[in-house]
Amino acid sequence: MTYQIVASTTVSPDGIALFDQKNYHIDYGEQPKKDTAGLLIRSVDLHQTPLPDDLITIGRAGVGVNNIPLAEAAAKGIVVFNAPGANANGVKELVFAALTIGARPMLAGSKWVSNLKGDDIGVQVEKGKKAYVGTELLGKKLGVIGLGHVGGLVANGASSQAFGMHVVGYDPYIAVDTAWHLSHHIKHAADLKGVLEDSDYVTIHVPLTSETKEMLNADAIAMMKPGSVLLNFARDDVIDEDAIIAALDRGHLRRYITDFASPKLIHHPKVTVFPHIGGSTTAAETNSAKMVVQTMKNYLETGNIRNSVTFPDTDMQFASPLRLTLIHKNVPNMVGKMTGVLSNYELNIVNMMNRSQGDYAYTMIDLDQIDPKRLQKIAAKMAQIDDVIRVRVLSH
Ligand SMILES: NC(=O)c1ccc[n+]([C@@H]2O[C@H](COP(=O)([O-])OP(=O)(O)OC[C@H]3O[C@@H](n4cnc5c(N)ncnc54)[C@H](O)[C@@H]3O)[C@@H](O)[C@H]2O)c1
Ligand SMILES: O=C(O)[C@H](O)COP(=O)(O)O
Repeated sequence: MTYQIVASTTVSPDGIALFDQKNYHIDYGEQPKKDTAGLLIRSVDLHQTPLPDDLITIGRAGVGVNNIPLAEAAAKGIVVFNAPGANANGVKELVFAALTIGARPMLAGSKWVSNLKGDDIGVQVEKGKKAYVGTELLGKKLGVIGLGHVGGLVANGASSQAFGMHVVGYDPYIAVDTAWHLSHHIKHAADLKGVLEDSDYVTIHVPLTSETKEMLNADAIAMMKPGSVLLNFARDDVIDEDAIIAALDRGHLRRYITDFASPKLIHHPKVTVFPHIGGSTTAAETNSAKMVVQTMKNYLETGNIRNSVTFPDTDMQFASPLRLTLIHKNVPNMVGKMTGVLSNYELNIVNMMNRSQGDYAYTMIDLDQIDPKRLQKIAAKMAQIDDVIRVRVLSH
């Protein structure tokens, strides 16, 4: 069977190349077509894009999935994958550049130097450099909101001997595994106030969700230390832009450094904007694309799910000749109804796994070899069960 994949040209070719030519046909673009089995994208906004019924999976070569209509995808049985942590180091390094930019007026100094004229540039520089005196990060306090892959690296790095900052972190949903990797030098804040109130620098690394939208609003900014610097490499909408601009204008915030441009921000004298390049390093792009393509392929070929943002991890060795996979609502007695169908055909289940997450669940049923026509009939019967959203038949 050949799977049709639509891949964005912005995704690293090293990842796309993992779709072998024997089993996959690649079209370049960002809009799924009628027969598209897999859509592979980065930050393109899919909220207005119709998701065709044939679409089996969406791969996001990166982390943020706020550009994908996750609820609609789950309801249609489309399994969405991302690449957790794959670009975190790239973002971390840019955040350290931003911290240094926040401490010293190096961009303004560099701009001034490049506009100098005459043969005595060296003399002019030595005379004029007093206008570009900065501060140091050593001994300053950094507040980190969100201690996941990016925030954890930033917090550990800033509290290390290399930077010598005092770090306080806030993350009410921190994963146990992530917490194990945090340096013991990092202090934990119990609430937003605790991370904001006496930090010289605050950096935010949370996903954009309905809960985190405008998390840094006028009330939160009012809690920040006067003269502090705010960094946002998460998403544009985790801050209230007007509230930030007002705080910069009245001098409450010293600088805002972000990866997300907007008409109001790009010409503001106290704002430094990067063109959303946190994950734009060769390593980050390659890691992200390879990670997500591997999970998409694994799902298409074996039905196993790993790192999906819409369905639970479901991983079972595919050792028998046939596998039925069912995406369904998370309601009582679904497994009973499925096995009921199989018992009508007197079939032996070799292996079975059922996992649920929120409103949806996923079941894989491994079977011995049977006549393909009979199998298609069984799959059709399974699809007729109430609350079953999608049935796939896999063989090898
Ligand atoms: N600028 C870029 O190019 C770039 C690159 C990678 C990620 N990002 C953005 O950064 C976000 C974080 O990336 P990551 O790889 O660290 O993700 P992650 O999932 O590893 O970490 C996110 C962390 O935020 C925490 N969190 C969630 N809600 C929170 C809340 N209300 N308050 C405090 N903490 C909360 C989670 O518990 C988790 O630990 C992504 O979702 C994406 O939007 C941007
Ligand atoms: O969420 C992410 O992974 C980053 O924002 C990177 O997005 P990009 O892949 O569009 O550069």
